[in-house]
Amino acid sequence: MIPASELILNPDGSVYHLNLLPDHISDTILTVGDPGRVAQVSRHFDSIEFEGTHREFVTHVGYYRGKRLTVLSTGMGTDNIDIVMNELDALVNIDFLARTVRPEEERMSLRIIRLGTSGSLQAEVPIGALLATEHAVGLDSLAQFYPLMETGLETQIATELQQTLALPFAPYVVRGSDLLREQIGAGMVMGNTLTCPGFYGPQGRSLRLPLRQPDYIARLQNFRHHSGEGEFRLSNFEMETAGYYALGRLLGHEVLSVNAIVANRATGEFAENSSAVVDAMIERTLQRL
Ligand SMILES: O=P(O)(O)O[C@H]1O[C@H](CO)[C@@H](O)[C@H]1O
Ligand SMILES: O=c1cc[nH]c(=O)[nH]1
Repeated sequence: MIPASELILNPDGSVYHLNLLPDHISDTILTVGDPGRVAQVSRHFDSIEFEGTHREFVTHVGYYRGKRLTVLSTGMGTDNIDIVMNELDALVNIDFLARTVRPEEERMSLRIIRLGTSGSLQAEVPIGALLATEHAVGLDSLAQFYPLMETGLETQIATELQQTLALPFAPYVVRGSDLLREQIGAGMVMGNTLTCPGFYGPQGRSLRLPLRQPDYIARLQNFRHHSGEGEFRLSNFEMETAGYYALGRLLGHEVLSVNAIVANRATGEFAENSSAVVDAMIERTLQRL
């Protein structure tokens, strides 16, 4: 039995942070960082059967063209993704009454699609582009706490990037769901996403604080790894994808990150209408579910 201090349930039986019951979970879940973006997704629904809010976790459940969907906001950062992925998985794969993990044959694999905003690292990935993440590279420490298995290619990329950036810790590299990327990402830019534990310094932004490595962005832009699978380079910055991909692999869920490019760090531009870019991402994704 999982003790009350580890599987924490609220008095109504809902899971601790998300405040959701198993009934609120559809097999396809759309996640967004910004709580305000949940309604930007669900306004396309034909009907909404549930709306809930707790902290930064806003959830709408409804139907889009006959398909039941759950849309959930996560807030920012991979520390929140640890909560979201563990609690979503618990909602489908743990029996809350018995407090036991369901037997393997009863376990469910969710389809989780993140719809986020992101900054491009490369001039040729322009503002307005929609980018589907193939590999995520985590500069945060979340994956260090789990027995994540990385492929030879992922480990090599991580080691070389650690050397390139002279980091005192090893990044982690995880490939997401090819299945979802082929279905949802068709026609989008395919890229490799750097997940950072911050928006400013960890993404090479300097307002009043100088960076420890003044050429940090250039090192990221110029980073290359060549293998039998072709050339690997980093495309864009954000703050959650690597956490999703690592926990998706560990828990057995299909996960895809779709990125609306609202900043270009090579050209120094920010989108004049970032909401329109996000709308395009939402509409394109919904049409392909
Ligand atoms: O727009 P969302 O989904 O929040 O994603 C991006 O925007 C936030 C930073 O502005 C970070 O969460 C980053 O990952
Ligand atoms: O540059 C950007 C834009 C959106 N979100 C990020 O994390 N970085």
